Amino acid sequence: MSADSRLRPNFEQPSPADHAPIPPCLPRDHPSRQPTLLKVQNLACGYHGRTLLGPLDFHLHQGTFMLIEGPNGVGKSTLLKTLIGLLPPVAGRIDWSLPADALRFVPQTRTLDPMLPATVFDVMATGLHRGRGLKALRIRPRHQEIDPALEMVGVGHLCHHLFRELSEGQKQLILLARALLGQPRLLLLDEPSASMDPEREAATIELLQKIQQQLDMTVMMIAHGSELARSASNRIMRVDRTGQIQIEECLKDCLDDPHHTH
Ligand SMILES: Nc1ncnc2c1ncn2[C@@H]1O[C@H](COP(=O)(O)OP(=O)(O)OP(=O)(O)O)[C@@H](O)[C@H]1O
Repeated sequence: MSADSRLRPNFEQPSPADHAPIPPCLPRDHPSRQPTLLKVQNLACGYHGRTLLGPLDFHLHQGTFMLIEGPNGVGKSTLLKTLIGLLPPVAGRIDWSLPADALRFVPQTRTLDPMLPATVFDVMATGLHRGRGLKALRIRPRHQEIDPALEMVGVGHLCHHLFRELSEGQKQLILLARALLGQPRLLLLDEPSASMDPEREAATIELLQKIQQQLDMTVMMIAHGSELARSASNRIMRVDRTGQIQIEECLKDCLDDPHHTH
């Protein structure tokens, strides 16, 4: 294996089974008992060969709702982008037991072109036909392919609005709806509720929990100090100002168990 291929995420590579014993205090349906979707070993993330965050070792099991929190600028977005292959890791291994098209990344809206001359329908259409390259531009999706996802997040009425004229919170909801197209198995969300009022944030997190449970989806979500997000999560990854990471199970009885710190 070349050094270069070690530095890219492996998608759908069978990863060795996780033999860590499961503590009896965990419920029968706890995600730790589900298949491992992602195995991260000795991962360091950063730019231009300089480590910003890590080293990090963890397994992500199907059905997990993982919250990632920490101060501004510690590298939370950098970590998500590294996990999905948008950035090369500084060091370490990333092994996914999922095909790349089963993942959806929901970026922060401020990273998008503010003048994007597209309607909500057009933006949604880009979420269909992934992997078809330029051919996708010639496919005009039908409303029945797009409307249910918009309805699911409560923004069906915005379908014909210009995306750039929406509020930041509305844009976040559209990006979430787009991510739900095609029933992905894993959602990675970069501060999905950053611009939402408390009521909309509560509704969105409740929706994510519902979708996650109904579709057996796995969620990794960045959110800043939100109690709501914490209460929805069954694992919390905390990044501190030095880039060190701690992972906590949200089951009080298991917090002292060494097998459940990562
Ligand atoms: N392309 C880049 N090249 C070099 N440094 C970058 C690049 N993109 C981001 N950074 C730097 O990496 C650091 C971490 O950024 P990142 O966006 O990952 O932090 P974050 O924890 O997600 O922050 P926030 O909570 O404010 O969104 C910042 O100091 C940022 O300036």
